Amino acid sequence: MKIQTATLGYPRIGKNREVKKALEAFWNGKIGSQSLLQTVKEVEEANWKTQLDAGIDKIGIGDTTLYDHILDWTFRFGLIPERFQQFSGLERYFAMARGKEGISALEMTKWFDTNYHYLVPEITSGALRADWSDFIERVSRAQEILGKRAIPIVFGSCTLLRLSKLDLNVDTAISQLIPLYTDLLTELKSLGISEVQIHEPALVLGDGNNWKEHYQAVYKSLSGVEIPLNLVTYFDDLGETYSWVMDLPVNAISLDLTRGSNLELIKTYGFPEDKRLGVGIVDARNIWQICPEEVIPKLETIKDVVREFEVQPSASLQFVPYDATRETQLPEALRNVLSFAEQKLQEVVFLAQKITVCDAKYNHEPLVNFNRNNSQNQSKFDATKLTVTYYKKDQKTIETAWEKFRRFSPINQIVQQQLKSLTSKDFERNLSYDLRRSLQISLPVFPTTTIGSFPQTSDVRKLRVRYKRGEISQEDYQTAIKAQILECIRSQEEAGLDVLVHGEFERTDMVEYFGQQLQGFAFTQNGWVQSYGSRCVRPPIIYGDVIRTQAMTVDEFIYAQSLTEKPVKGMLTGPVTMINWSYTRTDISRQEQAFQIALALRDEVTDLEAAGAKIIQIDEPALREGLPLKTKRWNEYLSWAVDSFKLSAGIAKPGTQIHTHMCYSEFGDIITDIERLDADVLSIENSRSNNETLYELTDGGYSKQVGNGVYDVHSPAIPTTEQMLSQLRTGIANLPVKQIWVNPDCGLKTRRWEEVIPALKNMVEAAKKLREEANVTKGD
Ligand SMILES: Nc1nc2c(c(=O)[nH]1)N[C@@H](CNc1ccc(C(=O)N[C@@H](CCC(=O)N[C@@H](CCC(=O)N[C@@H](CCC(=O)O)C(=O)O)C(=O)O)C(=O)O)cc1)CN2
Ligand code: MET
Ligand SMILES: [Zn+2]
Repeated sequence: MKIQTATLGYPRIGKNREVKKALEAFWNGKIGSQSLLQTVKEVEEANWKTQLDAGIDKIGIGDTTLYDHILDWTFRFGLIPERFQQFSGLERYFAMARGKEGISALEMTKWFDTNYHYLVPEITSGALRADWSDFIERVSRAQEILGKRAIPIVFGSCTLLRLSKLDLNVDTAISQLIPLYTDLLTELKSLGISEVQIHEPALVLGDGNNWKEHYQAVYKSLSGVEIPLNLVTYFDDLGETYSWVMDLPVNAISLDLTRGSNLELIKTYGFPEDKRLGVGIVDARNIWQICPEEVIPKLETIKDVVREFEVQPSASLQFVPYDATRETQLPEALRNVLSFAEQKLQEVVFLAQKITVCDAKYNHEPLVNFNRNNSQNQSKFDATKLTVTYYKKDQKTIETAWEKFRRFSPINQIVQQQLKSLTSKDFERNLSYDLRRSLQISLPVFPTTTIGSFPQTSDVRKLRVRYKRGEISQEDYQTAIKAQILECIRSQEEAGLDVLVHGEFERTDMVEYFGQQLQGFAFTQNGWVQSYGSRCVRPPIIYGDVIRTQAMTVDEFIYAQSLTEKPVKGMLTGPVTMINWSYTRTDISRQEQAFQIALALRDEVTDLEAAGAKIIQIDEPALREGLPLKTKRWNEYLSWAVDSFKLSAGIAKPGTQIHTHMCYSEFGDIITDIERLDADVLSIENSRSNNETLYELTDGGYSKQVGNGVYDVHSPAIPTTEQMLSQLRTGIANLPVKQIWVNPDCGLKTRRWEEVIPALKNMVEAAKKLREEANVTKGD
């Protein structure tokens, strides 16, 4: 029997970021809504065609989005908070995504442990007016193009509720939602759809068991529609929910076989005879090509235990870029072991064919040497496309792409030796916080600062494009960057900020920039991945030991500091964030990779100090996101994650003030770890979460300085002095005055100068008023 293949979602920004560009053009009034929707449609259909051409049997439909696929479902089910009721159509959709003057957007937060961000639904009681006609239109269009291969992806109700802000009890919410889901499935059934994927990734969160009755009730009701359902999970194993999830009345269950211990669960508890297993075996979260020697035996194990299964990526492919073959500037040895979305489709098809062939021709013989050129099945598919190619070094020796890569991947004895000789002292500052504080810079009470980046205007980007194309010299490029720094410093002085930044104009991205400076990192030309809405990142690829060969940030710091009497912060990206926002190696641990980066940053800290920096900020916005999805694994992660930050900062002199910055984070449950970072100042995103983040810190008795974000940087709205003041007033009630800083939620790179200047002036004004109210002028 032929093993089927499926996908659970595909990159949706467009191969050349068409959707991103159309969105931004639409927001700037350059194109109309028809043109925007047309672009999305074209990207969607191109995606379908790619999957069809690759030979995928069941193509997930409905993953393409204008901003966020969770928002799409919120919208379709009519879960529209009161403040957006006044708008309709696209205006409403984008108001929910981005806010409007005086109306805050939905909160944006991390999608599980990924660098994708979704908009948090707010669910209150009241009748729902659902409208999924856009979804039905797409499914029908997909049926025309793909026929039976079109498999709608519906976002599961339990996960929707688990990830929402709920203003009513779960039972009530579920009873409101079930009829809608039933109607939707009935409509899909009437279209002649053969199966529906229902995504319920919340099942892998550690609290899945608390939701058992809800899942049971929901799926019992949905089974009444009698349309086959594939219950899809990803990002981790089912853990303790495994046994009862297996009993849910669905036709298929999809599991992630690349993370957690789903394979062990299957082996231990078996898999139900009456269900099909979706085997998520091709890693959708990393960019390395499969190692057939590892994957095929796993599939064989599954074949022994499971009656019917299909092969698929471990999750939506939205977490990897489109096509590795476009990365022609990467060394061949590296490129040959890379696999982006298109290559992963080929891997899925390849594995399904291999396991089918294995079944028919060889019975249960392992197929480790499947790819030798004498394979009888060569004609069935083009294995060279997979680049699991064998290279002939001479007549007799042959080498796989992976073997060749391993010879190529840089290994550095010095850094490995350095890591071995670390002692606990290397992780600690010289003096405790209480003792070093008086040695550090003296500032007004409620000091004002920003998080680092200033608007990345299209002028700056165009400049970089011209420099990359060789149209302008390095000197001209640097001169132009300096002009930006100068303007940025002057603007901050004019706004009256106390601690300045250089603006990060030389950086495309806070992670990519450091990747470009460090050995052991590769970076792509087209490897874009959606981070949220129209915003994309090109995650660097760690492919060897990491070494710093020269200072990375010192020139810009020196220049910026030379322009002003006010202190300028040195600005670094921390090791944990570098790891979490890069594609990492699989041959050594993440801890080891983080420590290598920490060693490089340590040298940078020393160089910045030597250049006169009194304040150095080491950003760790991704610390929280890296937490394993199951709490029982938290300690292991937090232990090395906090240590790697401390390794990078521990070298700082007591008189150097170390800042760190985190956004999209909750801290309540990791407060002791945040404390253990031993950063002198922590700036946090806060305004979009109504001070909740701050309260978590203050309730936890946080003892160091906190910069409580008062300016939602993801909204084009300009916050007023009064808004920020009132947030500061309520927010800081529980914190001693000397612990408080005033700053925006995050960097300002996505904003426009016209928004930033008045907003920062208002922010400084708010700090001044606060000083008057508190009747204090000095910190200590
Ligand atoms: N890695 C990472 N993850 C993160 C964050 C972050 O800062 N970095 N922040 C949080 C939120 N996420 C964000 C992610 C991306 C952006 C962002 O602004 N991305 C930029 C791309 C940044 C970049 O690389 N810019 C290039 C420009 C590349 C480009 O678009 N060039 C144009 C040409 C230039 C033009 O005409 O504009 C082209 O190729 O077509 C540069 O500065 O050089 C974007 O999508 O627009 C913001 C926030 C969480 N996760
Ligand atoms: C996502 S955190 C961003 C921190 C960085 N320093 C910036 O201001 O952009
Ligand atoms: Zn941030």
